[in-house]
Amino acid sequence: MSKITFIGGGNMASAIIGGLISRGTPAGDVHVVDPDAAKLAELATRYGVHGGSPDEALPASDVLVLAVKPQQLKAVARQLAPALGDALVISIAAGIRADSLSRWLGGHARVVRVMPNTPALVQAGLSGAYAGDAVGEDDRALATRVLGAVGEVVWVDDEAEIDGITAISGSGPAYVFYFMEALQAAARAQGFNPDTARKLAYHTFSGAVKLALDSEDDAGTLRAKVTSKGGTTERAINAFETSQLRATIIAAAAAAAARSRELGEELGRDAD
Ligand SMILES: NC(=O)C1=CN([C@@H]2O[C@H](COP(=O)(O)OP(=O)(O)OC[C@H]3O[C@@H](n4cnc5c(N)ncnc54)[C@H](O)[C@@H]3O)[C@@H](O)[C@H]2O)C=CC1
Ligand SMILES: O=C(O)[C@@H]1CCC=N1
Repeated sequence: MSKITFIGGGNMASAIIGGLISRGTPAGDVHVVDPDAAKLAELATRYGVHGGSPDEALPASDVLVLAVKPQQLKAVARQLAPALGDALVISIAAGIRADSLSRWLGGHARVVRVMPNTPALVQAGLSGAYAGDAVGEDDRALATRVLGAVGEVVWVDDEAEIDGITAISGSGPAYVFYFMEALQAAARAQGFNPDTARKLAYHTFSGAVKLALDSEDDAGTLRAKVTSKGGTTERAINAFETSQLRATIIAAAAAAAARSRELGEELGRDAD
C-alpha cells in the first residue's frame, strides 16, 4: 500500500482517513499535517494515525491529499512545492481547478482533482475525479485505489463536470440531512418526543433508501406506490408541489455549482 499524507485533518480528511483505516489501511501508512494540535490528537485517538504541524518536514509520501479550505490552498500549495518530490497530489478542495493547483505547486504535473463526500467515513462515499492529459493511467489507478477504499469513484473527462458533482454528491449529504432535520421537526410538531421523532425520521429515511437501492422501480414509481388516490400522501406531495419544492432543490443545486465555478475563478487568480 502507498504512504499517504493528508494536508489538513478536518471534517473531510477525517472521513476519508476513518474510511481507509476501517478498510484495513495500516495507520502507519497515513500521516496528517494540521496546525491544530487538538485535531491531530483526536485523529490519533480515534484512528491511530499520527502527524505534525505544517512547520515540520514532510515524510516521504506516495500520495499527498490536500484537504484544506479552498481559500487556504494557494498558500499551502506554494509552501509545499519545494518538498513535494514526485508524489501524486490529490486535491479535494471545492472549486479550485487542477491547472491553478499545478501552477502553485511549481508546475507539478501529477495532480488529480477530486470531489469526495463525507459518507466516505462509512465506506459509502462518492468521489468525482478529474485529471488533465499529463496524468498517466498509473496515477489515475492510484487515485482510484485511495478514494475507492471509501466508496465509488466516478471519473469525468471535462473538469467543468466536477462543479456539478460538487453540487450533487459533494454538498448533497447536507441536503439529505436538512430533509431529515425537517422530517424530525415535523414529527415533533405531531407531538412526538425527541427520541421518537428522531427514530421515525431516521428509520423512514434509511428504509426508503434501502428500498430504492434494492428495487427495480425508479424513485417516481416507488413514490406512486405510496401515494393512494385521495389519500394522505397525496395531500403532502401536493403541498410540496405547491411550494415548488422540486424546483427549489434543482435551483439550490445550480446555486452550489455556480459557487464552485465562482470559487475556481476568484481563488484561482495569481494576483497576489
Ligand atoms: N466537508 C465536506 O463535506 C467536503 C469538503 N470538501 C473540501 O475539503 C476541504 C476541507 O474541508 P473540511 O474538511 O470541511 O474543512 P475543515 O475546516 O474541517 O478542515 C480544514 C483543516 O485544514 C487545517 N489547516 C489550516 N491551515 C492548514 C495548513 N497550513 N496546513 C495544513 N492544514 C491546515 C485546519 O486546521 C482544518 O483542520 C475543503 O477544500 C472543502 O472544499 C470536499 C468535499 C466534501
Ligand atoms: O460546502 C463546501 O464548500 C464543501 C464542498 C462540498 C461539501 N462541502
